[in-house]
Amino acid sequence: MRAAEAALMAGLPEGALMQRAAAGLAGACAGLLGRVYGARVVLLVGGGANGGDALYAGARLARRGAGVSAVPLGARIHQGGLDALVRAGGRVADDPFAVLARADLVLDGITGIGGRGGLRPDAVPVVRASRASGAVVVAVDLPSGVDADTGAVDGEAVRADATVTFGAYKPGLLVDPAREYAGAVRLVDIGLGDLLPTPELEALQHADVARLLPVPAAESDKYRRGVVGVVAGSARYPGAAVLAVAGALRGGAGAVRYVGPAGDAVLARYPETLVHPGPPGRAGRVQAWVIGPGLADTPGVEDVLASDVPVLVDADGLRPLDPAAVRARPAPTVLTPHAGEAAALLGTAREDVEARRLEAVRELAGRYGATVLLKGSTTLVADPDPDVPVRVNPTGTPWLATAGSGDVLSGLTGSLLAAGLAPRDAASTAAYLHGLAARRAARGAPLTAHEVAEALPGAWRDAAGAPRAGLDGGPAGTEGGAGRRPPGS
Ligand SMILES: NC(=O)C1=CN([C@@H]2O[C@H](COP(=O)(O)OP(=O)(O)OC[C@H]3O[C@@H](n4cnc5c(N)ncnc54)[C@H](O)[C@@H]3O)[C@@H](O)[C@H]2O)[C@@H](O)CC1
Ligand SMILES: [K+]
Repeated sequence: MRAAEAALMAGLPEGALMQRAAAGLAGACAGLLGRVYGARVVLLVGGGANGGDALYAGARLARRGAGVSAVPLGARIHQGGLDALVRAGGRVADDPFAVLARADLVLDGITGIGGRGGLRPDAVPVVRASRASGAVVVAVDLPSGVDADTGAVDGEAVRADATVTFGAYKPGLLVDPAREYAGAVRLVDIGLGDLLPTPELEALQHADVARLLPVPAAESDKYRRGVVGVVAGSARYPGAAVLAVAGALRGGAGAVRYVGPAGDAVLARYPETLVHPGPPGRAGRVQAWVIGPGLADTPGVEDVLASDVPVLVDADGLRPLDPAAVRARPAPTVLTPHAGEAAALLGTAREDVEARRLEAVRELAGRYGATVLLKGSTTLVADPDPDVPVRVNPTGTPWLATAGSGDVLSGLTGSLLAAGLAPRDAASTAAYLHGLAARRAARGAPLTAHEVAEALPGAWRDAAGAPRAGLDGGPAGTEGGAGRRPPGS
């Protein structure tokens, strides 16, 4: 951000960028207020440019008739911004707590990307009073107190209803725990365009997913579409096998081969599955393996890792996992741990992983030379190459924290791998569809893993932009037969 801003500012009059930021910010506040004239606005102003943004935005709101008071929290605050505020009729608050108690909107301009080490003690009571007032809290660029680069939160931070961010999303706005503090995030374009470097994080959107989803070509048969092998379930956990197969059947592979002791349970629910008692090495050819959900102590991990096709390892399969064995594989490996499993692999505590999700997922990917999908409140997908951006899933929902939903995700991801998607695309596309399916199925109420699986085709159609009139079920050849191929497949 700093490099891009410096490059852009070199060709612009002094202060122009801050004015762009302030204009976008004031516009967003006006939208949230509905009526600016007569509204009571309080600015929390730190010592840097973040406070400057708040002051200039406050000046714009004051010119439109809002009553604007500034609460200075730095030893020195942005002089130009303060002058502008005063010229527009705003003022410095005599009693911060009195103005906060009556505020309609509080602008948090304490710190932005320059903030270090959480909120300082003098800011804490003011931030608490903002929250207690019932005013709409709008964070400038980032909620103060969160770490812009990692999403970590040390101690207290501003809990915003909305965040207006400038130029580009920062990791702290996308990765939990910080993401939760940001509320609804709005991006204001300040003209950085091509000056922005390769991002650290990226989030797929509907259009990206539509491009990545496998579409069978006219000449496809089930083998060309890919066969996914699922090694899951045990006498103790037959349900995990059924759920992993449920996900795999909706992921675009042409066939699902189930290998393990839960074949009867699988067939009872999904007669279209090919079942084999195992071991995996004898079960026949597949284009990708999924191993782990509900496996308990059933062996098979070494067998599957020895294969020359992509392998996804989840749940119980992750327990005995040796980094050297994974690194030595000739084909890609995808690991899908939740925070507890990731902590066990890293030899650290679960809370450490939850507090530093971005670091943890990168470290695991590096250590195993694998694509790692770290499940949780914000699912992250890291590539083994550290220069490739980590993907953050934008469709997650807390309703997904339900037993068995991870098994569905494993099957779905494996199926996309078998259909030919590159590991990072398969994992992030699966997470996207899985989250979307859960949202569609939940509609505000608890849901089961099976309902997530059953909602996957609807999520797929939604992301793919269906109904594609005249294509599905339309006259043969209307699609040109080639289908859309994912990049890199
Ligand atoms: N550079 C630019 O061209 C632009 C910057 N913009 C704004 O400028 C911000 C960055 O400005 P700065 O680099 O001045 O940094 P910030 O304003 O984010 O924070 C730095 C200031 O806060 C103090 N500080 C650091 N940690 C603190 C803490 N924990 N508690 C309290 N005070 C703390 C520092 O001593 C310094 O005074 C962005 O987040 C954005 O809001 C925008 O105006 C757009 C243009
Ligand atoms: K802020």
